[in-house]
Amino acid sequence: MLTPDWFPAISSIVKVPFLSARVHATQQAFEELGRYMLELVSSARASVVEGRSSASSAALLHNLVEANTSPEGGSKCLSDGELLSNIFSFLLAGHETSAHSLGFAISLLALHPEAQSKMYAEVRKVWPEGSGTRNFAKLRPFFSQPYTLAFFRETLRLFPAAIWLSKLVYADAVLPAQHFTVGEKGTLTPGKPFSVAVPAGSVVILDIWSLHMNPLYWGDDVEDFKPERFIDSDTYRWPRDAFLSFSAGPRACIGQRFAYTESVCILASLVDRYEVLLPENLMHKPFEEQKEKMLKWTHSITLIPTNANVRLRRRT
Ligand code: HEM
Repeated sequence: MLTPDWFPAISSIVKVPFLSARVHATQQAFEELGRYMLELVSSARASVVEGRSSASSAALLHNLVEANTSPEGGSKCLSDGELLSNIFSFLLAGHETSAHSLGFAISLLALHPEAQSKMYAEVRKVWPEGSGTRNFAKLRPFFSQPYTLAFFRETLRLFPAAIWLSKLVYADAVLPAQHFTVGEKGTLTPGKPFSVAVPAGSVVILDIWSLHMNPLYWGDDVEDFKPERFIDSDTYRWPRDAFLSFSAGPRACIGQRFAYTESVCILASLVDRYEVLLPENLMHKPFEEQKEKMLKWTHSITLIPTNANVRLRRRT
């Protein structure tokens, strides 16, 4: 919620219609989240003290708590504040983004059975014994699944979790820009380059979604779901600079590789065991209608799929 820093402190005294109630609800949610994080920490601390293995579903949390209780102490050790802010980042930055992106990916699996078949063929090749083997030594890393990774990247191109990012300009800069014209069929033609002066202290909004939907970089079929556009060949290299789902530069997403690994793993295990199908009521509808219903979204901090309802049929 965008209010000045001092607003929450005075909001219990000065009542502003609508805003005060929102600030109060946000504060309550924040406190509840704080309590939840402390609960997580105390149960992880207990398992660290008892020397229980970290190879569990909460390994990341366990490792953070271990770093907080390191016998070396001092600057080598995570302070309590650092521990909580790391958990906060992982929960918010890591959980919501990944969950929502996977929601879109699962809807896209149901909408594109031909892409789902390609993913299934790749999964069977990489995991001939099936993903349920639990023999992790036999599970190959995510980059050996180029199609599944491309499928996920294409999902993020069409539905970036952060549709825009704002950045404070640190030093005076001049940005290169370009005019373009739109032809009758919607085709873009690059026009004259020009430059824009951006003084230090300005706030710049990076419009990620527009970048991802720009035919100059992605071609005239920019609106189509086409994972192949993320697969390099001898004559084609996908445009890295036009894909900013994880931002770029020193403050880019630190969880990017983690997100790719977990998402490829989740999609591959899902498709390995189940066929992902459209809901019955959409089965015989025109594709445009299926697409419109399945890919409905709303926007809060991230882009949220609101109708990712699919049916799963166990593969035999
Ligand atoms: C599909 C999944 C994800 C997407 C689309 C995503 C996207 C992003 C983006 C766009 C930023 C830059 C925000 C900005 O510039 O203001 C960011 C930052 C960050 N992400 Fe992710 N993220 C994902 C998953 C994760 C995961 C799994 C983790 C942790 C395990 C994570 C941790 C972080 C952190 C800590 C930052 C802040 C980095 C900094 O400020 O230096 N993210 N993420």
